[in-house]
Amino acid sequence: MADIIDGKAFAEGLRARVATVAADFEAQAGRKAGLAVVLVGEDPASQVYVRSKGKQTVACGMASFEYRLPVETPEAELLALVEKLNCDPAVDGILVQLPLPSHINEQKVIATINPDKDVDGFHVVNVGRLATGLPGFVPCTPLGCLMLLKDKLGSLSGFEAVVVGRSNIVGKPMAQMLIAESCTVTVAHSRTKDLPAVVRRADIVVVAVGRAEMVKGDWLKPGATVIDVGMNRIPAAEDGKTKLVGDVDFASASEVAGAITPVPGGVGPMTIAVLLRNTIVSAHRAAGLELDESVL
Ligand SMILES: NC(=O)C1=CN([C@@H]2O[C@H](COP(=O)(O)OP(=O)(O)OC[C@H]3O[C@@H](n4cnc5c(N)ncnc54)[C@H](OP(=O)(O)O)[C@@H]3O)[C@@H](O)[C@H]2O)C=CC1
Ligand SMILES: Nc1nc(=O)c2c([nH]1)NC[C@@H]1CN(c3ccc(C(=O)N[C@@H](CCC(=O)O)C(=O)O)cc3)C=[N+]21
Ligand SMILES: [Mg+2]
Repeated sequence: MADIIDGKAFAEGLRARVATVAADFEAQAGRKAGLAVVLVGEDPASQVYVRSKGKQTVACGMASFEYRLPVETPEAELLALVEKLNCDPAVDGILVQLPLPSHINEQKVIATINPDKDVDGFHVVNVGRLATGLPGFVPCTPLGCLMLLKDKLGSLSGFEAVVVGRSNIVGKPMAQMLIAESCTVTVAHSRTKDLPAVVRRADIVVVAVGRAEMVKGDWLKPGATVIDVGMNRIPAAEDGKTKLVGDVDFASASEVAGAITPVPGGVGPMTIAVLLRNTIVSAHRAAGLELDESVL
């Protein structure tokens, strides 16, 4: 039976370290670090995440600015809000919750965020910084995955890593980070031939596809470390209820893997904790204060 990687506990620890640094920041800067979260529309899952982000931001001793805009908000109005937040000295981080309604161009919105406040790490400038090894903001979900991997395995140098999924927010930045850690990286996707055979090569498997319980135990090399990014709501056994499952079939995978993240309680809580980490890092840069990032 695999070790269960407790992302929820790791995230709690990270948030406690962020809170210590945030209190120190407030004492030095004379203001709280601030995170602005913008939600357009009323998607129930997004509302839950945004509420949870706001609560955790305040619990870490930072200021939370929440903007809830109606689904029919014109693109120009959203861009104007982002420009206002870019200029607001109380705001160190800006997150525009994705996906956006279809009449709004997501790339245009992301391009409007000041890269130095882009705590999601989605702006092309930060994507380029990650790809070239320059300091910047890196996307929260893959950084959370990397923290869990390094906590479990120590140095990742020389490991065979397979990332399943090539999205801009998870798969591609995850691959970049694993390259930077000197893994041998393969990126698989929907056109990959014989995916089980590709996954079976991996010492480290990160799965971000959005397909409930797709990766089975017999796809894994025995002892592999498995990071399940997926979040899929499926009907539960009982009538009418739903449950949250990952992209990995936990029951079979946990019999073969060496270590595995559960869903919920794995990567999800790390995403928000890393967002708060990125925000306190941004605040120090904005205020010209030194921060030893290794304390986070
Ligand atoms: N825990 C967290 O904090 C977060 C969780 N998530 C979850 O992670 C999952 C992935 O999210 P995201 O990256 O945004 O998803 P996207 O839909 O943007 O990308 C999915 C990727 O998976 C690939 N894919 C789809 N089907 C298959 C298949 N059958 N075999 C192999 N590859 C496949 C796609 O390939 P192709 O490019 O060829 O189409 C694509 O590259 C979702 O469940 C999402 O809810 C996402 C963000 C944060
Ligand atoms: N600009 C932007 N940045 C994001 O980082 C972003 C986004 N848009 N849009 C949506 C996705 C998804 N996402 C999650 C955050 C927390 C959990 C999380 O806390 N999950 C918990 C509980 C989930 C539950 O019970 O519903 C868990 O997995 O244990 C999951 C997913 C951030 N995203
Ligand atoms: Mg997506």
